[in-house]
Amino acid sequence: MKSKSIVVGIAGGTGSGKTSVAHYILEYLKNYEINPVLLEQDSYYVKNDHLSFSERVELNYDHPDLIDFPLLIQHIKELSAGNEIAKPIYDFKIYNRKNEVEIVKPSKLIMVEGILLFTLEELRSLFDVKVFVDTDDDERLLRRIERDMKERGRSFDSIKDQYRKTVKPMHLEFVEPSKRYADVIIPRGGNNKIGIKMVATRLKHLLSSMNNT
Ligand SMILES: Nc1ncnc2c1ncn2[C@@H]1O[C@H](COP(=O)(O)OP(=O)(O)O)[C@@H](O)[C@H]1O
Ligand SMILES: Nc1ccn([C@@H]2O[C@H](COP(=O)(O)O)[C@@H](O)[C@H]2O)c(=O)n1
Repeated sequence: MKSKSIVVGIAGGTGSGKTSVAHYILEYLKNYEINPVLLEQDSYYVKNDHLSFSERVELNYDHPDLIDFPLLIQHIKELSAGNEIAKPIYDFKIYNRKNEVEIVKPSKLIMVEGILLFTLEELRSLFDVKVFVDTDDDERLLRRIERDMKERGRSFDSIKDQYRKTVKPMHLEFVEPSKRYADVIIPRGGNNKIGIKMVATRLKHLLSSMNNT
């Protein structure tokens, strides 16, 4: 299957600024009229209809086993080959995938963001550029508390318990060691405008080379 797209992987800890960095990069590329695709690893949490709400709350959402990586890999390959996909939609408030899907059209630029993207060789091999967003742990935790209370329907106590029980240990076991596979590490996330611009410039170059072939 010949690739028609540039695929960028953006990994980093929870709250590091992966989504923000992806949007800032796209802002630099807005004149390119490429209708870029942004896939979130979070959309690919496995469907857990067979479990009750309280059973779903107890799962370890920072372990690779909970991500449907085969589907994510298949979707990246489909988009790269010029085919549309039916992207799952995840609902953090019910801790489950919704029944609806979002139809996503192929694009010359596919960006994928998620905490565990660089832990799997098969997935890493699909990325033309691998970026790791590196932000201090205390800052990430503060951002997560604020975001999860405002946007994901969580209480302070639940965020605190989850962080101690699974988020921090899995970060140390899986996310942090996967940094070694990155091509570029962006410290301070969205605050690092120079790092973001350097990645965007590289992507402009890759997109121009594609147009000339
Ligand atoms: N540089 C920053 N300064 C302050 N808050 C930020 C910054 N970057 C991101 N945030 C906030 O932190 C939260 C997580 O950021 P996000 O980009 O979604 O990170 P990630 O995708 O790595 O979880 C969001 O609520 C976002 O608005
Ligand atoms: N039901 C869920 C599913 C995931 N999480 C947490 O999301 C984090 C990853 O998302 P980021 O946007 O922060 O990268 C991950 O650390 C999971 O713990 C959750 O809390 N509940």
